Amino acid sequence: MATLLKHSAKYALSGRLARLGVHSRHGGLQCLQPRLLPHQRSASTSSKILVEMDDSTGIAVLTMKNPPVNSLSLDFLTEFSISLEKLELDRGCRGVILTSALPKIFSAGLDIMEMYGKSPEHCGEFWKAVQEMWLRLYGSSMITIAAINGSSPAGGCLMALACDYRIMAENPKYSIGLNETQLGIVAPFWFKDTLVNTVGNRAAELSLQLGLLYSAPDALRTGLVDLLVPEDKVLSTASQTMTQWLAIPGENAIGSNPRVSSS
Ligand SMILES: CCCCC/C=C\CCCC/C=C/C(=O)SCCNC(=O)CCNC(=O)[C@H](O)C(C)(C)COP(=O)(O)OP(=O)(O)OC[C@H]1O[C@@H](n2cnc3c(N)ncnc32)[C@H](O)[C@@H]1OP(=O)(O)O
Repeated sequence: MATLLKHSAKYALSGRLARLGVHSRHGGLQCLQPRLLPHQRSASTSSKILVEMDDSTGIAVLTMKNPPVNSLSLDFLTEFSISLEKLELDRGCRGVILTSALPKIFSAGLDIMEMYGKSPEHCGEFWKAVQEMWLRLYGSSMITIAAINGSSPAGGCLMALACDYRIMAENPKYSIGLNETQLGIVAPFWFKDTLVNTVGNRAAELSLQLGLLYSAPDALRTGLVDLLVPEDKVLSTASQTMTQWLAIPGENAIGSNPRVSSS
């Protein structure tokens, strides 16, 4: 692992930005249309991420569109971090809703093909990109809400956990959890810490040791998600919730985030 991290430290995000040439307005899949509301002013899309920014509210919707299952490949993670960095630098953006364009899947977690038969350099680069995604999301100074409109195992669950609030579709077929143990791997300590910070020690112990995948109702009971709503209300509820959070006086909902504020 130390070797992997050493390799990864050499890798710069800006280099990947240049290589990818992201944010072509007309890129992406034809079946995935932007859901622009009349008052929204801007949308940008790279091949795997769609960002729709509503300048009147300061709320951006970041939609993952990496079929078939929104797996977190190196290219996806790079585009994701770049999109989030751009929003972070945009003074008009105060909140980000993270969701999926794919039916039934929020994210399947790390792309398994990125970890199989690859060079140490590639593995280092990939692992750095995973960490960067988490750092950007968990340390964001914007309000972040996960609108979980499908299953979200392992790294997909980590993404949701790294947001400030989680709203999940109450579909009995969807599941969420850090199920690494069931896959024969141990969840890294920062996956574990993110879970502990959300559900507490005992629930996290059980969850990690048994590699539990929770149904939506069980995820709510455990505190893994904060709210269940009908599937077609996930995004609108996320939007309403964001508006409430952003209305907290003095932007204290942002300033009181223990992850980004030392006071
Ligand atoms: C590189 C160095 C690393 C060093 C560190 C070492 C270890 C650290 C471990 C870190 C912790 C790991 C975290 C992870 O996230 S590991 C990934 C865990 N995720 C899974 O196991 C998800 C597996 N997938 C599923 O459970 C299901 O696919 C589903 C997401 C529930 C969707 O089910 P369904 O709608 O029935 O679709 P299919 O199962 O038919 O899948 C469709 C195609 O998608 C491919 N697929 C699925 N998951 C992944 C994935 N994670 N990565 C890549 N590809 C994936 C699947 O193979 C199908 O492909 P096909 O159509 O070509 O057959």
